[in-house]
Order: sequence, then C-alpha cells, then structure tokens
Amino acid sequence: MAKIKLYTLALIRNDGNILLGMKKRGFGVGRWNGFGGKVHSDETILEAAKRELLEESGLTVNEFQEAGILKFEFLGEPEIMEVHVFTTNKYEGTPTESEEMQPKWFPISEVPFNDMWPDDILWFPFLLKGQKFSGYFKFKGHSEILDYTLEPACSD
Ligand SMILES: Nc1nc(SCCc2ccccc2)c2[nH]cnc2n1
Repeated sequence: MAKIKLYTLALIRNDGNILLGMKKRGFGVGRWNGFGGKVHSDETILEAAKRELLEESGLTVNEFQEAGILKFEFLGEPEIMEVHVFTTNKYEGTPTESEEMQPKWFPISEVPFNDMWPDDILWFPFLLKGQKFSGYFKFKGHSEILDYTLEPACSD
C-alpha cells in the first residue's frame, strides 16, 4: 500500500520576478526549485512551509497563498510525495545562501525550466495566473514523466 508523505514548496514573487533556489545537495540536487521540504510530525503544513523557507532562504513569510497540490509517484518507490505548493509576495528579509539552496531572482519570462523538474513547466502557468491546481505525476527516475494529470482545482 503506497504511503503518502507530506512536503511543502514555496514560490516567492516580487513584481515581475520569482525567487528560485539552486538545490546544493539531497533530493533534486542540481535543479532550480522553490523552497520546501518534509512536513514534520509536530507541525502543520503551513508551519513547515514557513520553517523550510526560513531555513533555506533566510526569508520570513507570515502570509502564504495556497497555490496547489502536486502528487509525485516514482516507479519502484513505495512513497507518494504530496507537495503542498504556496506562493506569496509578502515577505521579510533578503534571500541568503544556505547549506541547501543558492537563491536567485528570475524574471518571470526567464524561468530556467531546462534546469528544473520536468513537471514544473506544466504547472507554473497555473501558479503565475493565480489559478489553483491539482496534479499527479508518475516518474521513471527523476527526469522522465510516464504519465500525468493536471487540472484547475476549486478554490475551496
Ligand atoms: N518543483 C518540483 N518539486 C519537487 S519536490 C518539492 C518538495 C521538496 C521535497 C524534498 C526536498 C525539497 C523540496 C518535485 N518532485 C518531482 N517533481 C517536482 N517538482
């Protein structure tokens, strides 16, 4: 029976720019991504999103918008990742390199999809339009999407 594990992913906006981090180690190393990670057993998803963003980028956020939910299955692995995606343009602090991430602002028109997870180019348009989304991606390895579903999600 597949076990669902909760994760967070935060995308920070500033006018026409989006903040991404180059993952320096661990899962997704070598790819630009939002900031996030595992939800601990003693915290809410929102608390985890705030904690991971602060740990990885030095930014403090008090108000996140729910952007969507992405489920990832990797062939041969029992765990299904359920990633809760958040966005905001209300933050405090200056992006700072951490052990995990090297942050960098990108103009929205220059998002480096070739150096990101292959699903990102599919759901970013929903995120950028503020349209909540729900997606499921089945991966073979970390670069090949075998099949997927992606649809607008009802607001609440
Ligand atoms: N954009 C994106 N992100 C992730 S994992 C995000 C959550 C995470 C998990 C573990 C460490 C840090 C962050 C993906 N997985 C498969 N496609 C994907 N696309």
